[in-house]
Amino acid sequence: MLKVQDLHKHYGGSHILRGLSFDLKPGEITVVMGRNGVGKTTLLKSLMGVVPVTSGSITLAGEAIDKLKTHQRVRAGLGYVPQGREIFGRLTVLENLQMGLASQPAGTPLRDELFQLFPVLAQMRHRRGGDLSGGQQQQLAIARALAPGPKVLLLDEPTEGIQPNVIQDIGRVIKHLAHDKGLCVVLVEQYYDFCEALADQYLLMQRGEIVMRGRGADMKADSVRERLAI
Ligand SMILES: Nc1ncnc2c1ncn2[C@@H]1O[C@H](COP(=O)(O)OP(=O)(O)OP(=O)(O)O)[C@@H](O)[C@H]1O
Repeated sequence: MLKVQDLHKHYGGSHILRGLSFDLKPGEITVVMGRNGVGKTTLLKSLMGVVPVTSGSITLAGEAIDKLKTHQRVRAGLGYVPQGREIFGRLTVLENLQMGLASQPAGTPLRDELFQLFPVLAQMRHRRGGDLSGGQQQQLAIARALAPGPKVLLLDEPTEGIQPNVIQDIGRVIKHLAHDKGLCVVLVEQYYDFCEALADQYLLMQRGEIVMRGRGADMKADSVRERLAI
C-alpha cells in the first residue's frame, strides 16, 4: 500500500534520513520507534510532502506520490495527525473537521462515522477547539485527518500529554481503523507499552536508519524496549 524506497533527507548539511525502505500493508498498524531526534517526525513530514526529500521514492497503491504537493497527497489517500495536534483553537470542533475536507470537492459532507468513533466530538461540536482538553484535541486531530476518508493514516505521537483513559480510547479507535476498516496505519510513538499493544509490525530507528524491524508479537522477544533505552 505505502512503499518507500531508499529515502534520504537532509536539513542543510545534516543527513537526517539515511536510506529508509519499507512496504506497508493495508489493515496493519506499523509502529515507528526510536529515541528523540532519530528522524521519526521528519519521516512523516517527508511522506506528507511537508518537507522536501533529497532522494528516494514513495508510492501509494502503486502510484508515485513523491512529486505531489501535500494537499494532493491528501487527495491521493494520505491522512496526517501532526505532533502537537495543530488544531485551530479559535474555530469550533465542526469547523476544524470541515478544514479536514479542504482537499475535497466543495460541499462534501462530514461523515457521521467520525462522531461514532469519537462521541465526545458530537457533544462538543460547537465548542472552540482551544477550549477542549488535550485528549479531546487529539481525538479532534485524528477525526480531522479521517474526514476525507484516507487509505493511510500517519500519526505522530498521539499519546503525548494525554491522560490514560483517553489513550486507551485512541488505541481502540486505531485498532478498529486498521483491523476492521482496512486502513494502513503508521504510528510514531515513544510510549513503548502503547506500541506493543497495537503493533502488527514495528520499525526501530537510530540516527536516521531503520536498524531493526519485525512483527509486533515479537517485540518482547526482540528486546525492543531495552534497545530503546540504549
Ligand atoms: N526544520 C529543521 N531544520 C533543521 N534540523 C531539523 C529540523 N527539524 C528537525 N531537525 C533535526 O532533525 C533531527 C530529527 O528530528 P525529528 O524531529 O525528525 O526527530 P524525532 O525522532 O521525531 O524526535 P522527537 O521524538 O523529539 O520528535 C533532529 O536532530 C532535529 O534537530
